[in-house]
Amino acid sequence: MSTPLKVAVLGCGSVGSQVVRLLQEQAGDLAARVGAPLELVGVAVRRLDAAREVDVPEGLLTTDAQGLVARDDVDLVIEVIGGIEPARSLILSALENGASVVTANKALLAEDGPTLYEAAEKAGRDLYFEAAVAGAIPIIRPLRESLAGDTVTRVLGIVNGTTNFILDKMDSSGAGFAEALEEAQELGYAEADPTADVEGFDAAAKAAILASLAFHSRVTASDVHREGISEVTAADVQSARDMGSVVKLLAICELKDDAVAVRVHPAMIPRSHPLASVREAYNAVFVESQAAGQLMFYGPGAGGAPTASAVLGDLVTVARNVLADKRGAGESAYADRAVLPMGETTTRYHVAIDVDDKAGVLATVAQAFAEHGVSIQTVRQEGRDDDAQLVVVSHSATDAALAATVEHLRGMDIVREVTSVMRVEGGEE
Ligand SMILES: NC(=O)C1=CN([C@@H]2O[C@H](COP(=O)(O)OP(=O)(O)OC[C@H]3O[C@@H](n4cnc5c(N)ncnc54)[C@H](O)[C@@H]3O)[C@@H](O)[C@H]2O)C=CC1
Ligand SMILES: N[C@@H](CC=O)C(=O)O
Ligand code: NA
Repeated sequence: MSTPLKVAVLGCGSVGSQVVRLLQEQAGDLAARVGAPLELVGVAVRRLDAAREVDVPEGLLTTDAQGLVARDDVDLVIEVIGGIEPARSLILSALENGASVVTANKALLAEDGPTLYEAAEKAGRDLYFEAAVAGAIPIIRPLRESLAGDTVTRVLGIVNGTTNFILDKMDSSGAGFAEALEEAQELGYAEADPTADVEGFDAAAKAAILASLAFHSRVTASDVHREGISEVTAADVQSARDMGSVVKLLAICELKDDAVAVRVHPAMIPRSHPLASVREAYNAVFVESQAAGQLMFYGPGAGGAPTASAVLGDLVTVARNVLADKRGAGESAYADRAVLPMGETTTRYHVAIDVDDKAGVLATVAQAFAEHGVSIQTVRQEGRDDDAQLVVVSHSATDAALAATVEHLRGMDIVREVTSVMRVEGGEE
């Protein structure tokens, strides 16, 4: 067996503590799988005296993360601090100093992935990040390696566990958003400040990473159209139920006429769709490619130990590469595809409208859709005293045409209120 490879861990929170625990508990197996022992030589933390979920061996804790990555004997660096800085500078220093890097940092990869890839390329080292999207679920490696010979056309994912838990609760119990969020916080799924999850920032970062890999182009978080779930009402969820559908926060990456369309928003999907059965805080990613057809990846997308599993999987791979003096896959952005503006993206809409219940209303509403070139797939009407509710589901049209139709409806005298507007995915176009 070779001499030990030296490992530094940056951050010892939910994920970092589980990485350190698994490195210690599985040291023998990891050594056998890599072909050399993995020796933990330092764990960078913000405070030495903080309570931790793992016992870190005496002398390994340090508050000097920069000093740790600058050591010239460190072969492998695991970054699980999160956020943009100091994570970016630490990763760049690690690569410059000749270490390969494993990170779970989707926010940084989505904001500035190319800078990291270029630094890895220049240093001749690896940059691996399986944990950054959908936690333990293998999805980065399938896109980067297993499907590298195919043409991926669509990636549809539930990539945020917190929002899936909230929407699932709203669906199963009829709870409103605020009540379901409170339960998610009590159970420890949602953080005290749940903005990144509920407003879709976390899912948008993951969508940018998925789109970059799937379509061999650079896609950043700012390219992703993003809508969260805080506006989803119990009435929207009930309306979905009435149609045999369920509301999910979806990350959607599509190849459209050689451009990339990438977006995150709540959408109604039929209960028969494979993603509809993804419950609680689980994640799933549905991939369509030309030769392979449809593939589904499912499992825990968050949590310290599941995420640490993905980190250690990467660590074994990059450690083997160090021993073999080779590199794994680097950035693949040769296709250099444009990103389609959201208005040009095609989707379907579900629109629930309270209208006056009188002759000609249905025809007038249908006319508004027709004026914007939006074809109606189904209309359902429910009468109530002197008003009625129309539930219209459109065929596929540009998002701009659908948004203009809704604006038009809101300005019509016969329309009392547009009570629900939501995109529809995963059914017949
Ligand atoms: N928790 C999860 O379920 C998942 C997390 N991730 C990603 O993993 C990374 C880590 O996430 P968590 O462990 O959940 O976060 P966390 O907040 O529990 O842990 C981060 C740790 O880094 C420490 N830290 C902050 N600045 C530091 C510095 N300058 N030097 C040393 N330590 C510093 C903090 O004190 C904290 O203990 C993030 O990029 C996150 O997006 C990815 C997938 C799932
Ligand atoms: N906050 C995320 C966890 C990590 O990616 C989630 O809820 O899915
Ligand atoms: Na993953």
